[in-house]
Parts: sequence; C-alpha cells; structure tokens
Amino acid sequence: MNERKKSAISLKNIRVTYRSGIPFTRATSVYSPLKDISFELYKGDSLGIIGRNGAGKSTLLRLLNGIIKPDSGKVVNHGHRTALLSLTVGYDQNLSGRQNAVISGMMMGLKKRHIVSKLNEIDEFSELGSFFDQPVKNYSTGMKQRLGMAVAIHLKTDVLLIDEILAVGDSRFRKKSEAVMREKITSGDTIVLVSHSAETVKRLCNKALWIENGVVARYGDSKVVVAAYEESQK
Ligand SMILES: Nc1ncnc2c1ncn2[C@@H]1O[C@H](COP(=O)(O)OP(=O)(O)OP(=O)(O)O)[C@@H](O)[C@H]1O
Repeated sequence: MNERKKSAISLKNIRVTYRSGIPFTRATSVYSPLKDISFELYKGDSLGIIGRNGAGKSTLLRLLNGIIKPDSGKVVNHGHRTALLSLTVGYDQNLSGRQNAVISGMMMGLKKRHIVSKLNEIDEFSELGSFFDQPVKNYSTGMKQRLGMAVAIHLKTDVLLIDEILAVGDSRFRKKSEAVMREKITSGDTIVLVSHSAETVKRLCNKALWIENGVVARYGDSKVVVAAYEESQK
C-alpha cells in the first residue's frame, strides 16, 4: 500500500544528542537517545510511537515538528504543516484558554480570522465553561488536555503530533476525544501518536514504530509491532 501513499516526512539516519551541565561541577553530560533512526511517515497514516521510558519518543515528535534539529542525518518535510499537542509545551500561562487557542492556531500558520471563527466550537468541545476565559495557570492537567484537544481537533493541520495527551483526563472526555480522532483518521488525516498504552495504539493507529536503544527496533503494521514489543517486555 505504501508504494501508492505519498511521503509526508522522511527521516534518514537521525542522531540527536543532548548536552547539559552537571550541577556544581564543570562537567557536561552527553546523551544520544536517538542514534540512527530512519523511516518514512506517509500521508494518511496514523502512526503510534512506542518504546520504554526515555527511549526518545517525545524527542522524535519534537524532530518531526521542527522544534529541534538533528546532530546528524536529515529530516525532509515535504511541505506539511505540523502541530505538536503536548502537555509540557505551548501555553502562555498568563493568557486565557481563548487567547492561547488563537496563538496556537497562529503558530500552526493559520489565519487569525479562521481561528476566531472556530472559537465557539473550541469553547464548546473543551467543556471548560467560564475557565475558557481564565488564565491557563489556573487550569488542572485535565483542563489543559481539554484545551489542547479542542484546539487540535478544530484547527486543520497537515500532520498532527500527539504526545501522550490521550492518556490523561477523565474517561468520558477521553472517549469523546478518541472518537473525534478516529473520524480524523478515517477522513485521511496524518497523525503521529506517542503512547504507553498498547491498546490506544492498536485502536487508533494503522502503523507503529518501536524505538529501542536509539534505533528502530520494528516498524510496520501496528498490531504486529505492538505484539512484538509486548512480547519483549515479558
Ligand atoms: N532537553 C534535554 N536535555 C537533556 N536530556 C534530555 C532532554 N530532553 C530529553 N532528554 C533525555 O533524553 C532521553 C529521551 O527523552 P524523551 O523524553 O524523548 O523520551 P520518551 O521516550 O518520550 O520518554 P517517556 O516515555 O519517559 O516520556 C531521556 O533520557 C531524557 O532524560
């Protein structure tokens, strides 16, 4: 099937190294979570990234989003607009949910008029009520997840990158979000999802990429790759 699908983003021999100072010393710690990663993300695929804690899953999403650059290797984005949805980046804590929704949309490269026309729908989906107009610093984790999900779902982007965000929040909102995600996937949107939940990856993704020791341990049909990963964890 992939022969007929168009490549959205391709990664070739990617290496990412983090360098950070060790407190109270002059020493520097150097660590490369991604050592040699190559794969092709195809248009219309829903890809789940799996691997142990610290395997480099979030790092890979940041690469696909262009926030970080590889130390070596090449990321080729074939003209696709990406949006990263994560609980750890992106919000101005002093601005309201409404204002952050507008800024997020503008960061995705959308026109302000288009974003403003979607604000009522975002407000409604998020179920934040009066909190939508309060500073994000007053939000709980679940509320930030609601805002992020509502923005991501209502603002059209070419490749949606989701970092563990489906895992938090109450189960009713999670189900509602998953249902909308499934609609997006069915309508051909391209999605990359980082998740510790094998079930979520099997439910939502057609492909999976398993990262281990900085390289691709396996890439392909999500059910096959998740089964192999689970087997390796026993
Ligand atoms: N800015 C940074 N500076 C230094 N090290 C970092 C930085 N960001 C991540 N790391 C390290 O790189 C490794 C990979 O981190 P990353 O967050 O990509 O892994 P992950 O697979 O998403 O982990 P988890 O499943 O625990 O969320 C970890 O060992 C982490 O400590």
